[in-house]
Order: sequence, then C-alpha cells, then structure tokens
Amino acid sequence: MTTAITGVPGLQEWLPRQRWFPADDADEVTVQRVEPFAAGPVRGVIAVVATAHGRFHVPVGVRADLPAGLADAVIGTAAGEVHYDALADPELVTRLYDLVAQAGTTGAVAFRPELGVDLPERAGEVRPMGVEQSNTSLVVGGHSVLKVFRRVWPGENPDLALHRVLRDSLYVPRLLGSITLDGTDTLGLVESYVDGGIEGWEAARADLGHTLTGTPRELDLVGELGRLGVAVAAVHADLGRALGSAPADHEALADRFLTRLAETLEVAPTVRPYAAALRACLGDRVRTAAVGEVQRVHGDLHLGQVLRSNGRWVLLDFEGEPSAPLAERARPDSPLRDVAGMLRSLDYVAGHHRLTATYWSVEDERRSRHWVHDAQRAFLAGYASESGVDLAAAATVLRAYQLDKALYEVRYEAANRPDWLPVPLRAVRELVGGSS
Ligand SMILES: Nc1ncnc2c1ncn2[C@@H]1O[C@H](COP(=O)(O)OP(=O)(O)O)[C@@H](O)[C@H]1O
Ligand SMILES: O=P(O)(O)O[C@H]1O[C@H](CO)[C@@H](O[C@H]2O[C@H](CO)[C@@H](O)[C@H](O)[C@H]2O)[C@H](O)[C@H]1O
Repeated sequence: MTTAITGVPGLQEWLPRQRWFPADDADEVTVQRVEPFAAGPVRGVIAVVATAHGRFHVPVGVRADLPAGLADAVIGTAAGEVHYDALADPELVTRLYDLVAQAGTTGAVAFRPELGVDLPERAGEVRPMGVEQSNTSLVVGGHSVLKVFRRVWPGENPDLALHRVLRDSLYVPRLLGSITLDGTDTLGLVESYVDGGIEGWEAARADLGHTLTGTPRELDLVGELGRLGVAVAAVHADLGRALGSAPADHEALADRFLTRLAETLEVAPTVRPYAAALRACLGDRVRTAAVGEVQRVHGDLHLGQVLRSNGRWVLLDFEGEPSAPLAERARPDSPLRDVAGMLRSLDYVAGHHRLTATYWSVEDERRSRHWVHDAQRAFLAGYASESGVDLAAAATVLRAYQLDKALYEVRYEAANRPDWLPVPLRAVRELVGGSS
C-alpha cells in the first residue's frame, strides 16, 4: 500500500548540507507543496519547501528498500520508507525528463517541450553534471541537460525567458523544454547538451598555470578570449534586437550601485575603510558619465558560465545573480555588466592561483598580473570589434560595474566560500585605488 506524502523527514538537517542552500542553518522548514510525479514502488514528489532563506525546490524519491548506490542521497526515514534526493536516482530523473518529452501535467506542475521541439523519446543514461552550483544539472542520454532550479521565485526564471529569445543563437545551447509550477513559477528547464566543452574557468586556470610554470600550453587562450568577446557581443545584439533597448538613466544606476554598496557595508566590515572612495566611484562619477543604452543582459557572466566546444564559445545560465529577486534581474541593464563580469572572472583566475599556491613569489605576482592584463585586453578587443562599443569612452562606468561585481562577490563569498573572500576584497582595494 502506498500512502500520500505530506512531509519530508530529515529535511531540516539535510538542506544546510547542500551546496545550493545559502546558509549553514535551515531554521524552520515547512513543506508548502507536494506534487507527485511518479507512483509505484519508486515514488517521486516535487516538494516546495519554505525556509527563512526562501522557497526551495526539492524533488524527493521514496522507497521501502533503497539500492546501495543511493545511500548518500538519503534525506530521512519515516514509516519504514526512505525519503531521498530524487535527482540522485536515474529512474526518477528519467521520469522527469519523460514528462517534459510527453508534455505531461501532474497536479499544478506542467512539463512542456518547447514549441517545435521533439525530445528524444528514450532518455538514455543519466549522469550528474558533476558540478554543484546554485542549481542541480543532470546530463540525460548525452544529448540533453535537465536543469533543476533550487530557489523557487514567483514568476518566470530569466534563464528560461532569455534562452527562449536566444533559441537561434549560435552561442547558446538550444532550449528544449521547461517545468513550471502553477503556470508561473519556473522549476526547471531542458536544454541541449554541449558535448566535449571545456569550461572557460578550467581553460583559463590551466593557461595561467602554464604561464607561472613556463610549461607549453595546448590552447592559445588570449586568441580564444578575443573570440569569447565576439560571442558575448553577438548575444547582447540578439537580446537587444529581440527585447529592445533604451537610454540608461544615470541617476537610477548610481542609486542602484549605492544601495548595493550599503548592503555590502552591512555584511562585510572589511569593506568599510573604502566606503568613501566607493561612493565616489559608484555614485558621483556614474551620475556624470556616459552609460549608453540598457537592455536585457546575462547578468552573472563569469568563466564558469562559458564553454568552448568545436571551436566556438557558448554562454550558459542566463539566470542572473541567483540571490537577487526576479524583478531585479529582469530589469534592463548595461551590457557593460557582463563585460565587467568577465573582467572580474579573469582576475579571479589569478586570485585563485594566489590563494591556493603553497609559495607565491614576486615573480609569480608579476607574471599573473601580466596574464590578467593581456587576457582582459584580448576579451575587450573581441567585444569592441563585434559590438562597435567605444570601451575607452565607457571606462568610468565599466570600472563602476567591476566594483559593483566585486562587491557582489564579497557578499557571495561571505555567504558561500569564506576562504575565497580575499579575492574580491583585493579587487575592491585595487579598483578604488585606480590600478587594475
Ligand atoms: N548545456 C550544457 N552543456 C554542457 N555543459 C553544461 C550545460 N549547461 C551547464 N553545463 C555545465 O554545468 C555547469 C553549471 O551549469 P549552470 O547552468 O551554470 O548551473 P548553475 O545555475 O547551477 O550555476 C556549467 O558551468 C557547465 O560546466
Ligand atoms: O552559481 P553561478 O554559476 O550562477 O554563480 C555564482 O557562483 C560563482 C562561483 O561558482 C560566482 O563566481 C565567482 O567565482 C568564480 C570562480 O569560481 C569567478 O570566475 C567569478 O568571477 C566570481 O564572480 C558567481 O559570482 C555566483 O553568482
């Protein structure tokens, strides 16, 4: 006999152990919604749980006997049944994928393929993407990616909305389907899998490693970064054409930067000595600078969001900053936000080497600074050549966006990876000082 699932045992302890959960304490956990998606000896439900940190999406599997391979996925046990992370179970992931392929509906959850898309009927082998970031992604059959959003915001996730707009882009994986709650809230999407892709972060880390050790490199990364700049500019052009653009409101932009600065000063006392300089860079100077047009952008572009495959770069994850409310992320912004994101990420590559090296010499410092300078210049040159944007004229605002991103990184690292905090803190210090 199977009983209806009303709660999930052990969630309170399990949630804080997940990489995508933003705190080490889950306070009170309430299971708000339970939508069954698989019945029989292996049951599956989509649970939406509310915590002090927001609403989260937790697909849960339930079995009387758990195969040994799922032992690490256990959430808790109740009434002789084990509740576990359904995304660790290929059988339940396949069920979710099949529901999208077949345009299924279970309760208030709609699984839909995109218009004109025929998803392969047989899901095939399921494997975790192997990287746990803000969400959880599974590779299905070597052809598709099932991306399960963990934070449930009211409304359409920008990753879904922008993927849809960019369906013909050469530089973005094709959107294949979606999972939606109550006709509005995005729970997941299916997109094409980019086979054999090398992540920009790994490629760049390896390239700086070669520079530091003087060993030969496989890839001309500086040339590649020029092509990445072209890809980012082409995606911006597509987004601008499809969704429009408008002149920027300088005052509003400066106010937004200053609000985010105030939030950072609250949570990161180490930034306080730079408060006055930061206010000048983010407020006064932005009010009188050339900002250009605003439009929809990626919003959280970094080297972990780009893959190089078959001689081409693709951009992933159009979700924007995962902790910001959807309304904020859907606000038109300057494409310079994405340009600045990539500049910050190239600096992070050096920061991470510095942070993890057992010994860091003056020569290592000199070489890594050169590397960051050359890499950033190559990316900017590629971007400028494709977009026609005069980046020299935009220098003040570009610096403000780099600072805004570094402050976001301070908040992100403080919440998720405190060991990495020195990387953005150093950038704040250097960017307000005027050196790069
Ligand atoms: N379509 C795809 N094809 C191949 N790899 C992908 C694809 N989508 C994501 N990835 C890999 O998974 C990682 C995480 O994906 P992402 O969408 O950025 O998730 P998150 O929102 O959790 O950060 C990426 O950095 C990339 O390495
Ligand atoms: O999970 P997402 O990929 O949506 O992005 C979040 O996590 C990123 C870290 O994985 C974080 O990026 C920061 O670290 C990167 C190196 O790991 C670095 O390349 C980025 O420049 C730096 O911002 C990102 O900010 C955050 O939103």
